[in-house]
Amino acid sequence: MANWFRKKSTSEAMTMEEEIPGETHTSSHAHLESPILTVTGVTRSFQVGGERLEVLKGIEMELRPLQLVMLKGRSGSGKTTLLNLIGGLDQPNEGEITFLDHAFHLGSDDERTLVRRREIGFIFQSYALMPLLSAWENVELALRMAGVPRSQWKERVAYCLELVGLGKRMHHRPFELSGGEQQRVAIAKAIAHRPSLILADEPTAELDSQMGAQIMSVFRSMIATEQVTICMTTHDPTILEVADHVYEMVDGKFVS
Ligand SMILES: Nc1ncnc2c1ncn2[C@@H]1O[C@H](COP(=O)(O)OP(=O)(O)OP(=O)(O)O)[C@@H](O)[C@H]1O
Repeated sequence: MANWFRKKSTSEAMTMEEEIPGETHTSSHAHLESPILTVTGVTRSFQVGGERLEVLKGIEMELRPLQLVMLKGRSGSGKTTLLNLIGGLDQPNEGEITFLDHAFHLGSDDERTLVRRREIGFIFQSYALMPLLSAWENVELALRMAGVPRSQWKERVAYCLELVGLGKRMHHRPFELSGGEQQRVAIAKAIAHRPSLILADEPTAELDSQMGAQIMSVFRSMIATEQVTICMTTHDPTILEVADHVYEMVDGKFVS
């Protein structure tokens, strides 16, 4: 995408936000839009010692615009492996992964890295913040890494930190923030360069249930105002309740 800071046109945004009468689905009629990501027949195995460990055994999934999609499954079932493939950090042994118009199963590492930098934001369980930088500087760093012009940093950093409810904590460093606040800085970092897709691996695992619920409410407002799609993993049944769609992984496959 040539313009990383593109804004969806007003007409596009209005279409996405229109309500279907009688439809109670939280993401309006996002299910009518074509997917931003499709995964078809994906397998992934690893050579461990002399053995081949088959982790993903034929995954079919899709992510549609403005959805909050969750992956659940036992520890070791392959959720992180799948997130890595969706995010272009790894490639499948078989099958196809198409993100926007990019064939992630075919592209080189460099091509996937370029797409990832522009279009995907990552959030991890452990926040992954730079400990000596303030909340402001952490978000600014994300913009610098994404190649966003310096002239746009100030406004965008302030906007993102306000969006996650940290307007009054902008100059705190991570150790001066609670776990929930640190995760909100990480979310501000992930969204700052205006990605289309946010991938989050157990983003609420380190948080108590109240902070976890706050993070989910930040995710909901991000979907509405930033027009992103979010795919996350979780074990938490109360968090799963707010998903638009849940994929359950058992033994390397989804069960419905
Ligand atoms: N690079 C690798 N080399 C060898 N084995 C791997 C590799 N990556 C993942 N695995 C194995 O694949 C399986 C699935 O791991 P994965 O991290 O995807 O599970 P998960 O569902 O995310 O688990 P958790 O909920 O504990 O994070 C595990 O048995 C893991 O050891």
